[in-house]
This record gives sequence, C-alpha cells and structure tokens, in this order.
Amino acid sequence: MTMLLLDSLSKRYGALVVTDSFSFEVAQGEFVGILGPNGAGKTTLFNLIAGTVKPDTGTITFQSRDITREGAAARCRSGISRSFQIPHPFVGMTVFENVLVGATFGRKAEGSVDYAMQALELSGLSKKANQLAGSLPLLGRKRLELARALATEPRLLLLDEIAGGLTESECHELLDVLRQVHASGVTIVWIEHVVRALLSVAQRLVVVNFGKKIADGAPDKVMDSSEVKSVYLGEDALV
Ligand SMILES: Nc1ncnc2c1ncn2[C@@H]1O[C@H](COP(=O)(O)OP(=O)(O)OP(=O)(O)O)[C@@H](O)[C@H]1O
Repeated sequence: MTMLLLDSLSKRYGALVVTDSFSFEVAQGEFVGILGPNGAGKTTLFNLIAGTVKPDTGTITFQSRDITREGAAARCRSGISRSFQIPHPFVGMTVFENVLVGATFGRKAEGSVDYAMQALELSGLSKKANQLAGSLPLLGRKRLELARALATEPRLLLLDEIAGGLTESECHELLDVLRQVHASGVTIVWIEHVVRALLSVAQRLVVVNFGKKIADGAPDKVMDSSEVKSVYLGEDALV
C-alpha cells in the first residue's frame, strides 16, 4: 500500500532547479535509501515532504491525503517526522527536555512523557537524559536527532545523514537502532553518504542527481547501474 506519493514535484531557487519534476513513491513498511552527490537536492526533497518548503508545482500525497499545501506542524502530527543533517538541539535544555518538546508538540495523543522516555531508551540516551544537550558529543547529538523524531510517534521517518562522522562501531549501534525502529512498523527513508551503512538496511535505493531521480530499485541493481557509477559513485566508492 502506498504511504507517500510525490507526483512531478518541482522546486527552484531563482535560476537553480533543485527539484526537477520528481516523482517518487514509498510503500507502507518500506526502508528506502537515498543517495546522491552534494547539492543534488536530497535535503530539499525532505524539506518538501516535511512541509518546510513548498513546491512550485506537483503534489504530495500522504496516506491517501493531498498534503501539498499543509504546514510542517500538521504534517508532523499526521505522522511525518524528520531528523536534520546538522543537529541543532536546544543546547540550554536537557536531553530529556529536548525530546519532550517533540513528544508534546508533534503528537496528537496524551502520554508525552512516556513517549519521550521510550524514544530516549530506543536511541540509547536514557543515561544522558538529565545532561544538557549542548554538552553531547557528535554521536549523542545524532542520537538526540533520532530521539526527537521518534518522540513524535512517526509513521514515516525521514533521516538526513545521521551516520556521517560516526566510527565503525557507533555506526553499527545506530544501524541496530534503525532496524528496531523499522521492525516496530515505522516506514523509513534515509538520505546517507555512508553507502555501506545504507546498503546494510535499505530495501530499495533511489539515486538523485541535479534534482532528478536517475535510479530507483533493488540496491544491488542500482549500485550496478553504469549511470549511477559514472554520475555519482566512481568505481572506488564501495571499497
Ligand atoms: N533556501 C535555498 N536557497 C537557495 N538555494 C538553495 C536553498 N536550499 C538549497 N539550495 C541549493 O539547492 C541545491 C540542493 O541543495 P540540497 O541541500 O537539497 O542538496 P543535498 O543533495 O541535500 O546536498 P548535501 O548532500 O550536500 O547535503 C544546492 O545547490 C543548494 O545550495
């Protein structure tokens, strides 16, 4: 069953076409990876889906509802949540308080404190709950991004480069968490430059270049495509 449908979505900034008649479908329960060179328009896609940027043309349908003109807060409450590539937590608030903000404002139902606690637990941050968010190192900040997104009780989770800068073992920990989240029924779309990490969990891979989709399909087939190799990866990218 289709959960998210982007139909001929376009967005330009001045003369720069950042999203170019982009169509994309995500089925309920999928784990989709998005790859593409810097500046390809990947984050803009998330901005369009999450509602922080409005498309010039095209439509976005989520769970059979046209949400193209809906605001970001409403989209979040209907189950779309995202992490940001560069974490910007409320540095003067504790880790728990940061997550509670997501749980309180991102959800419809009661029980925000419980949700915040669950999100912290799942993200491996329980022991740091009372620490100031500003004191967290990189892995902690990435976990916090994930926890804040999870606390909104998402049906669709958009992850923007959360593996970059992590050590091998930190990355494995993160992958375990993502597998758990996915197994709990959350649909995930993950933009990531750490190709090996992405390939270990994604069921489908989409490659973006100059705002256009240049490949979409089974990860091994996509990685094998000569267009993907020449446009983005280069022959040595998988070593
Ligand atoms: N608000 C904006 N105003 C003007 N140009 C923008 C704006 N947002 C993005 N762009 C430009 O659009 C292009 C795509 O940006 P985007 O952040 O979507 O790419 P990306 O694929 O996520 O890149 P990266 O992998 O480096 O994060 C870039 O050239 C960027 O400079």
